[in-house]
Parts: sequence; C-alpha cells; structure tokens
Amino acid sequence: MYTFYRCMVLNLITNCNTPVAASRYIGSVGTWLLQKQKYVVSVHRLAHFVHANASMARSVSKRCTSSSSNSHSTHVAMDANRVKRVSIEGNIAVGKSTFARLLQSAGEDWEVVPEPIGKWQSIDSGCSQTASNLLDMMYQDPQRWSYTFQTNSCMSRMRTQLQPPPERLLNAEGVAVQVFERSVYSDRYIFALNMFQLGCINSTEWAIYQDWHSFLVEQFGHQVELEGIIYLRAPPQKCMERLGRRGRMEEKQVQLDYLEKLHGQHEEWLIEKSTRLHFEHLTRVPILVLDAGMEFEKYLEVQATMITQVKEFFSKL
Ligand SMILES: Nc1ncnc2c1ncn2[C@@H]1O[C@H](COP(=O)(O)OP(=O)(O)OP(=O)(O)O)[C@@H](O)[C@H]1O
Ligand SMILES: Nc1nc(=O)c2ncn([C@H]3C[C@H](O)[C@@H](CO)O3)c2[nH]1
Repeated sequence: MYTFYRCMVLNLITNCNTPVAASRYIGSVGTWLLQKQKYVVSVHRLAHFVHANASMARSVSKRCTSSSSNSHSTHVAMDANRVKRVSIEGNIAVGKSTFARLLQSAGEDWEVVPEPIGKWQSIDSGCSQTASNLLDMMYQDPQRWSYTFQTNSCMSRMRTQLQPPPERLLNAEGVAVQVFERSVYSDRYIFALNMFQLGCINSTEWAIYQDWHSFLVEQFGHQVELEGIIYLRAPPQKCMERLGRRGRMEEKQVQLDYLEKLHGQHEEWLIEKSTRLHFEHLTRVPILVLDAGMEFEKYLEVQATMITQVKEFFSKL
C-alpha cells in the first residue's frame, strides 16, 4: 500500500502541472480504487492522504507553471501557501474597518479584504427595478429575514475568503498576510448563533444553517482555514457611541442590549473559549487580543504600539 501511495505522489509530481490537474488526478485514482476494490482503502484514509499531499501537489504544480524561471527564490516566493490568512473580529462599530485601513497603510506585504457589506445592501432580485437592501430588511424584521441574511452573508464571506492573494503578496519578501474583516466563523459563532438564541432563527433554520455551514467549510478545507485571529475588544457602550457617531442608516434601531449580546458571543468564543466549535483547526488558531477601547484614530503612538503587536503576532504564525 505504501508503494502505491509513493507511486501516486510521483505521478502527481511528474504529470500534474496545474492544481486542477493534480486534484483531478487524485479524484480519478480514488474512483478507480473504489470501483476495482483492488485495495481496501477507506474513503477516510484516502481523504487524509489527499489532504496531506494537497499542499505538496500545489507547490509542485506552481513550480511546474513557473518553470520559465530557474531561480529557487522565485519558486519559493511564488508559493501561495506562504500567504497567511488572518481575520479581524469584533463587535459592531468597534473599529474593524478603521483598524484595517491602518494595517493596509502600515504593511505593504499585507492585504486587507473588507467585509462585503455593499453586497448585502444591494441584492439584485432580477425582477424589480430597485435592488433590495437585505441588511435593512434584517434589522427591520429579524424574525423574517435573519436566516436569509445569514445564508447571504456566509456565502459572500466564503467567496471573500477564497479570493486568491494578489501577485504583490506572492512575491513578498516578508511575512505576507491576507487580512479579512470577519470570517465564515464569526458568521456562525457570533451572528447566526446569536440570532438563534434570540429566537430570530428557529431550530429548523438553525439545524439547516449548521448543516450546510459545516459541509462547506469541510469541503473547502484548508482554503478557508485561518492562521490567526485579531480580536478588537471594547466595552459594548463604547461601540454604541461609535455606532451612533457613524450614523449608518440601517443601524438606527440597534440597541445597546444587542451589542451586549454580541459582545458576550465574542467573549465566549475568543476569550473564555466556551463556544462549542465544530472545526478542529479553529480550536488551535492563535488569537491576538487588542484593546480597541482606546481612541487610536487620533493618537499616533497608540497606533504604533498596535502595529508593533500585530507585526510580532504575524511573525509567529
Ligand atoms: N479607536 C477609535 N477611536 C475612536 N473612534 C473610532 C475608533 N475606531 C473607529 N472609530 C469610529 O467608530 C466608527 C465605527 O468604526 P468602523 O466603521 O471602523 O467600525 P467597524 O467595526 O468596521 O464596524 P462594523 O461592525 O459595522 O463593520 C467610525 O465612525 C470610526 O471613525
Ligand atoms: N445578523 C448579522 N449577521 C452577520 O453575519 C453580520 N455581519 C455583519 N452584520 C451587520 C453588523 C453591522 O450592522 C453591519 C456591518 O458589519 O452588518 C451582521 N448581521
């Protein structure tokens, strides 16, 4: 069996010069094995094998496609696996976008990917002149629209997390990082869970949400895994003040009570670690907690301290 596995890896290296070819090859071998039943291979074991060799296959195919350059450093620099993926988590209006902009200007090897709020505010139904604002609909009638909102927000976050890193990051000299504003994990363990606990998502909807969420996260595997999380932490009262100052139209009926509940969800997941998680890798992701209660927007020295903490955190991922 070991010889067979070795043979499969060799074939991957020599014959598959694109990631698609590599994954097709792995799939076809799996099918062949199951049909012929020549070897007793459990799907589970094969999946393990595929997972363990997927990054190798990607590196190999990258090396093959960049074969015009013989330089070893080019091969290493072109490896997309080197790019770390980190999400910024935190309560509504805690300052994630503001902090993300600060990060974007501080590190040229970092790429910030904003939360796709514009998509939620403008859904083209295809049969009406005007687009629907699902964010507004969810805040206006959470019982009716929360489940629909979570399907849309999670799908758009999936797409965001699957975006390939830009060329600039692939060629970075330092630690290259893609920084996402929130993630498919906060979609489930902060917002959807909160809506379920508030009774805005019923138990049937919650079961369905969890089922497809787990399925998608498992299917995409390492592609949606995070290497780190930055938790911007501030008292809910502070977030309430900032939310009021920002004055986003859809949020005008958000109450302090709602922000307190969301704060509790963040604390349970990221500080107390009492939230029940369904993905093993997520339980091991390092978390950097930053005090976002400070008015860092105005104070350059506070910003500099935060950036130093982030750099140190990224360097250890
Ligand atoms: N550290 C800070 N000190 C003072 N004001 C801040 C700070 N960070 C952000 N703000 C202000 O608070 C408001 C909300 O900030 P921001 O939009 O960055 O929040 P967010 O966490 O991205 O919000 P959301 O959860 O809606 O995506 C903005 O008006 C911003 O200028
Ligand atoms: N219900 C719900 N589920 C989510 O996954 C989610 N993600 C963000 N939001 C709300 C918070 C801000 O108002 C606004 C911008 O972050 O959108 C969400 N609301």
